[in-house]
Amino acid sequence: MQKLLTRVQTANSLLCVGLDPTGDDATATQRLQEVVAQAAPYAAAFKPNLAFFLSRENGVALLQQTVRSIPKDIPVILDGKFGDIANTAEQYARFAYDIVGADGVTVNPYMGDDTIRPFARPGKLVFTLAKTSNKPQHGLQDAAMTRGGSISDWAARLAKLMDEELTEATIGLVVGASEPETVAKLRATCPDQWFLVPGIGAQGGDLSATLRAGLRADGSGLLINSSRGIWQAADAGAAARELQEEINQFRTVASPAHT
Ligand SMILES: O=C(O)c1cc(=O)[nH]c(=O)n1[C@@H]1O[C@H](COP(=O)(O)O)[C@@H](O)[C@H]1O
Repeated sequence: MQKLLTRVQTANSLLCVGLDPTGDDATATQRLQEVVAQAAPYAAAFKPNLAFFLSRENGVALLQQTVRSIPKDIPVILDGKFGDIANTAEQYARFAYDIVGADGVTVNPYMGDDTIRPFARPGKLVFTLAKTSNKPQHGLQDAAMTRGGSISDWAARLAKLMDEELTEATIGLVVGASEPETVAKLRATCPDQWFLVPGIGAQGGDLSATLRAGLRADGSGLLINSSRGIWQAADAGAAARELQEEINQFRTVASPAHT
């Protein structure tokens, strides 16, 4: 967490650069190097998505190499949406932290707190899915439970409880940008927690509405992810810088110091 806070401050950024490498292995390897090198100055974090590496013959080696190439002061969130029970989750945690060298992970909390605990090592960042960015899930995640609101409300409350209990780690939420009103609702439930927000760019989420809904009063607390928007740009550095600057305009507006 300290690494993230320091990085957010020194880079003046809430941008999370997603690494979802497409193309053949040679193309992907080269593009990964370019994107990491060009986008790093503007990145608060990098988020490699495990699927895009596992789909390759030497995917784990490519993932390790990629993580090693990321400057040490920039946190790496391994997006595996891990979601198994305790002793199995422990194996995934070993993979993410000890084999890959990640600073954080994404977790699917469907199986409950058992799934989250093994990832909550001291200093690590654990982002649990609360409301995802894809549309077809809305039926499920919005479904009302017998008491206590929807499933995404439950996931948010679970993340909050876990964050309070597992104080050595940081438990945040994944909240897609596709529904700014849900971002606002979950921010009300979890006023202090970090939200990892995918869904802008290629998925069409509204950046400004999301920032207005989700930024904390201190102008922070969100990591805005873009994967294809940066990967597919002719100039990954320029795309990252533009997004960082666009985000920061809202941080200035939202910051109490400037109101
Ligand atoms: O956990 C995630 O990162 C995630 C959650 C979610 O609700 N929606 C979502 O798109 N993601 C991931 O965020 C990235 C989005 O990529 P782009 O749409 O290309 O920016 C992909 O790696 C997705 O797997």
